[in-house]
Amino acid sequence: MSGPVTGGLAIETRGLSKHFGRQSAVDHVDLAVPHGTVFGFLGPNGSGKTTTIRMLLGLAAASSGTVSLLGQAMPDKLHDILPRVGALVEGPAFYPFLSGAANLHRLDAAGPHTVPSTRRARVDHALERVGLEHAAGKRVHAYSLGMKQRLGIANALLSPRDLLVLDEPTNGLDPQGTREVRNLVRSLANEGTTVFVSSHLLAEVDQMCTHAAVMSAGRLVAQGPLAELRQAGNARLRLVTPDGGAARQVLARLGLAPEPAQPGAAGQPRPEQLERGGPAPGLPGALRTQPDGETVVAALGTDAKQPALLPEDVVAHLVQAGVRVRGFAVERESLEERFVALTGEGFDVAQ
Ligand SMILES: Nc1ncnc2c1ncn2[C@@H]1O[C@H](COP(=O)(O)OP(=O)(O)OP(=O)(O)O)[C@@H](O)[C@H]1O
Repeated sequence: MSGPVTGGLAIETRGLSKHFGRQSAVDHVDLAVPHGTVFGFLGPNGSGKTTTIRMLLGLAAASSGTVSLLGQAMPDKLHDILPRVGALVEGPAFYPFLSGAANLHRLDAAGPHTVPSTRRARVDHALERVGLEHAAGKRVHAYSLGMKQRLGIANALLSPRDLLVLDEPTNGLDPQGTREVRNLVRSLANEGTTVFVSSHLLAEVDQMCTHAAVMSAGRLVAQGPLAELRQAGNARLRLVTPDGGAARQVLARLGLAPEPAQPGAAGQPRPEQLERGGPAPGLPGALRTQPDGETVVAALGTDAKQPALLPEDVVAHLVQAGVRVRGFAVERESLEERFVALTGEGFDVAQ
């Protein structure tokens, strides 16, 4: 095994693109996946995740752009790099009437770089790492979907790996199988393997990953540590007052941005987006009043063009103008709202 890799990028792409005829499936993607991260590759179905992964692994040729895995150029250095990279893409085919262990023996024997003398120990170790040691002798047709998926991951782990690439590893699994795979990904990451895992489920990436990149219609629309992606969301203030009209005037005078209209996750407007009576004449249209008639919502924004306004200053202005403030809160966009805003599409939030 190569020594532990620290610092730098495990995956880097520059301008990576793929066209199918006139259709652009992946469009100038610049991915930067730091070593040691669990990196979620998030996007709705059809956004280009699998196509990107296939190019990363040299399974498909890029139309343009470059890929570097573990610091080496792909596909030029494919034969040097691939032994250090485990992958689960579209799942390996298993023989149903052979046991899990026998299947792994066959798949390992088919690999061009594997050492027969260590095969038994490596198969046993891989099965142990995915928690299938007790089912090693059981025929695969008796495995649950979750067990089959873990066997696929065991196959990716037959040799020590610096990087694991998993394409939608929980697709089609029941909640128990999903939990098994998520726990496995986390424990692999704890052992120091960089894990790049695609998903169309925001909740999954939220629970499993340290970093994420978001794809939308072939383009990369955001990437970075999840904590930073959360912080990057817009802030909004929520004011409860019996003096809605006066409050709206003060907020408008302070130049607060209208709250952008966003669809909810299921494409439905959220309750606070249902305006009551429409905006007052001459005021920004989206200083919203909620159906209770007492709650006004306005975007504070994180935009540099937006004048920096501290929440306490907003309250001071309101009070000065005689607005009775019954409640005041600053809320940040949830990760879901942020991603919906970025992709313009509803994510499946949870499974
Ligand atoms: N071999 C192909 N020929 C033509 N079009 C393709 C091919 N492979 C993918 N596409 C198209 O490229 C786009 C991106 O597909 P891709 O499978 O990469 O998306 P995805 O994000 O992985 O979605 P899913 O989760 O549904 O697989 C889609 O519009 C798809 O129809």
